Amino acid sequence: RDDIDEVAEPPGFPPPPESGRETQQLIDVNPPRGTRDFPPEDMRLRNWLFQQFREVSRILSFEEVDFPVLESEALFIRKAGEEITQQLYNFEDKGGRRVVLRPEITPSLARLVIKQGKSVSLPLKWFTIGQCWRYERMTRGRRREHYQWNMDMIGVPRVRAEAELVNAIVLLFERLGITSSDVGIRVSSRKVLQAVLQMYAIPECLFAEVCVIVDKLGKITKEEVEKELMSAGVTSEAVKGIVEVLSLASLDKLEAVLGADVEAIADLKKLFSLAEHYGYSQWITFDASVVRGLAYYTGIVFEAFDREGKLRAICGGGRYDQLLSTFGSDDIPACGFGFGDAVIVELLKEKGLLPDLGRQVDDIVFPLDEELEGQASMVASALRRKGHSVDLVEDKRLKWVFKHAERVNASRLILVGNSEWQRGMVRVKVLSTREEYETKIDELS
Ligand SMILES: OCc1cccc(Br)n1
Repeated sequence: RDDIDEVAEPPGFPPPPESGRETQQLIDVNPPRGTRDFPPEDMRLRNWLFQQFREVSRILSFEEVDFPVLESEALFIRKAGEEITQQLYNFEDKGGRRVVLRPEITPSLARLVIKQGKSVSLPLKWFTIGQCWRYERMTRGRRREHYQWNMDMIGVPRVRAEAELVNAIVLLFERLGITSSDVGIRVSSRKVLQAVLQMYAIPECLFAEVCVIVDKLGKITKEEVEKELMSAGVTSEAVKGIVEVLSLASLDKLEAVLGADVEAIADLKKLFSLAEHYGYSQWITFDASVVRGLAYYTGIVFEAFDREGKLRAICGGGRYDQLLSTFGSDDIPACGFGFGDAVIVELLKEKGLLPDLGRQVDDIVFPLDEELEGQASMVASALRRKGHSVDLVEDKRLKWVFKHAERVNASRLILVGNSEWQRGMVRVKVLSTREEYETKIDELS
């Protein structure tokens, strides 16, 4: 109704009790469960880490891409019982569409490759850093979101692609000061498991589900894994064969069991040979038990682990040659990895490798008298046009300004005072050398 004057909202929040309005319950200042805020100090660390991701991607000559965090649920409906698809952050939007907050990046990347179709020439080397979500029952108190650096090579059928991706991971660790004594990269191939299933005539259609179950080794007991394999339709003798092969400690022993003509052996030997040429052999180790938990891997798989065994996998990836064809595209070979932003920070803390990332400001500009705030703004604006980061400070005592300059690691303190201004000057204090001088305002650089 427009005949009633709106009572002007009293300023401020929550309204003071005397306003006669009920005191509003303070909102919950925490972010949603399982999610994180990034206040400045945490954001500096995150930006530093992402900068390392970007730098390694540049060095490997990968191109950056990006996708919506919101995706069609259809992209992630898979029947292999993966944890990631059982924890979808999924819902129906106001248009009745089934959508998800993406739990991983690879399916989006595959979708874009198909969408780009003939307009892109293979191979593609794409990377992105994006937030991923899962709706984890908070019983385990784990996060529901993390940021993942993904690097993917599309259209490279040979093991060179895996060797390039491992090169990126090793370069990243080296940039962070992590050595091969701190971290190793376990490598195997799902073609090992495929060969074992064929030996026992286990139907190919069970392959993805078997891999997902076998990936639980080390997380649940061996007996539980065997039980899940049996209920998935794997015969008890095949289960024994799987457990035996996965415990083999060397490629030679694997070759003795599977025979030299198995593709897995040739692929892995090629990767270890390339590793010698890249100079990162000391980082990688064959481990037949590595299968990774995503249904769509088809070949070599790898994961980085801390040798003290205190943390979960730091990153992981592998070859997924069938994923694009499951989306209706031609067969396009692909491989990639995901590298989360959380475990790596835990590792850096463990190793005392967190960088000291304090704030940094070039100039603090401070008017010594209140009526000089306009002049101080002129000085700040001129310096900012030159690209200086300037903190314009007012209504403070000079003692506070000096302490503040130290806190923000300012390079210079520019004091705007009456007597200097009358002479067209300002006073400059160089905080590192304590040098102090006057300079013409228009010569300030
Ligand atoms: O690595 C699995 C995963 C996926 C989405 C969110 C989080 Br936290 N973790």
